Formats: sequence, C-alpha cells, structure tokens
Amino acid sequence: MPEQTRRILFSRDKIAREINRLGQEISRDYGDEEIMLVGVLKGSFLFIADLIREITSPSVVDFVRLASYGSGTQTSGIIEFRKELEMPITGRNVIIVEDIVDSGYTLECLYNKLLLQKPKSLKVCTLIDKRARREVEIEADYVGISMDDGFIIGYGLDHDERYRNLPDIYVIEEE
Ligand SMILES: O=P(O)(O)OC[C@H]1O[C@H](OP(=O)(O)OP(=O)(O)O)[C@H](O)[C@@H]1O
Ligand code: HPA
Ligand SMILES: [Mg+2]
Repeated sequence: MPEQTRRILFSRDKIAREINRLGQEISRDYGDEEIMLVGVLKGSFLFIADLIREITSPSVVDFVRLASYGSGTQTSGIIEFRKELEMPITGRNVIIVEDIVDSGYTLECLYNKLLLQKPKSLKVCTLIDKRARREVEIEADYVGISMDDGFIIGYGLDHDERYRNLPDIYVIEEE
C-alpha cells in the first residue's frame, strides 16, 4: 500500500465564505417561494446543514442516500440507491444538494429520477465541482468551489468512510 499524505486545499474559512455566497444567491433567486432541499447522503450532511442556515427563503429538507465509490477513489459506475425520499416532490421547487460532482454519474442518475416525479423546478447546488473526470454532460446551477483533479477528503467527504469529520478539505497525495 502506498503511503498517503494530505495537503490542505480549501480551508474552513473559504468553505464558509462560499456557502454564505451560495445562500445569498439561492435566497435572491427564490425569494418568498418555498424550496425543498434534497441532500445526497452521506457526503452532503455538513454542507446542507450549513447551507440551509444561510438561506432566508422558506425551506424544507429531505434526504436520499446514493453510493458508488465504496473504498476506492474511482467511481464503480454503479449507483446504489440505499434510501429514498420520504416527502413527495411533485409541484415543489427542488434543489439537489451535493458535496461533490465528479464523474457526474450520481447526479445524472438522481436528476433523471427526480424529474420523473414532476417537480415545479429542479436545480442543483454542489459545494465542489470537480471538472477533470467528468464523464457525462451535467452542470450544477449553484457551485461553491471548482477544482480540476485530485481525490479530496474532509467536510463530509470520505475515503473509505473516514475523514468526514475534518473541518477543512484536503487532497490526498499517494507517494
Ligand atoms: O460524480 P460522481 O463520480 O458520481 O461522484 C460524486 C458522488 O460520489 C460521492 O458519493 P459516494 O458514493 O462516495 O457516497 P457517500 O456520499 O456516502 O460518500 C459523493 O458524495 C457524490 O455523491
Ligand atoms: O474526490 C472525492 N472525494 C470524496 N468522495 C468523492 N466522490 C467523488 N469524488 C470524490
Ligand atoms: Mg464517499
């Protein structure tokens, strides 16, 4: 097994600043209309908790759980649905909240599934938009931070379920 080191990429202050900006953009766009935030577990649990407190529009929240990475740093390409929504989304203004869009497979799969349930509107907010490994053409409407390549951990993002608790985001470097 190669030794792993980690280097800080995005500090907690930078993350907080970008989430504040995202909250303002979303609140400005929706005004007094109610939003339904759909968090994609597990990775988005910290992001959605911070984001929802920066949104002034009336908001409700629900979660799905999707998994495709397992213990590796590459997508398996197989998206497992492990938890469904509990609230109906028909006629609602829905925003999917992701920690990261990487290959785009997870988002594409969820987006198409939710669209079938006829929301009033369907948008996507991601904290991290990783561009280098995109496999499908899909874009988030609200992006916190864009980056190129590198496997990142912290602030909800895991490697084999570890490191979600780190308050900053690090890139893993294998030696
Ligand atoms: O664009 P993609 O290549 O599909 O990658 C993005 C998805 O992968 C990760 O989930 P993961 O399968 O690791 O589950 P987790 O959120 O429980 O960590 C991440 O949280 C996103 O949901
Ligand atoms: O860089 C990443 N880190 C953690 N989880 C991920 N899921 C897709 N890309 C990543
Ligand atoms: Mg993961």
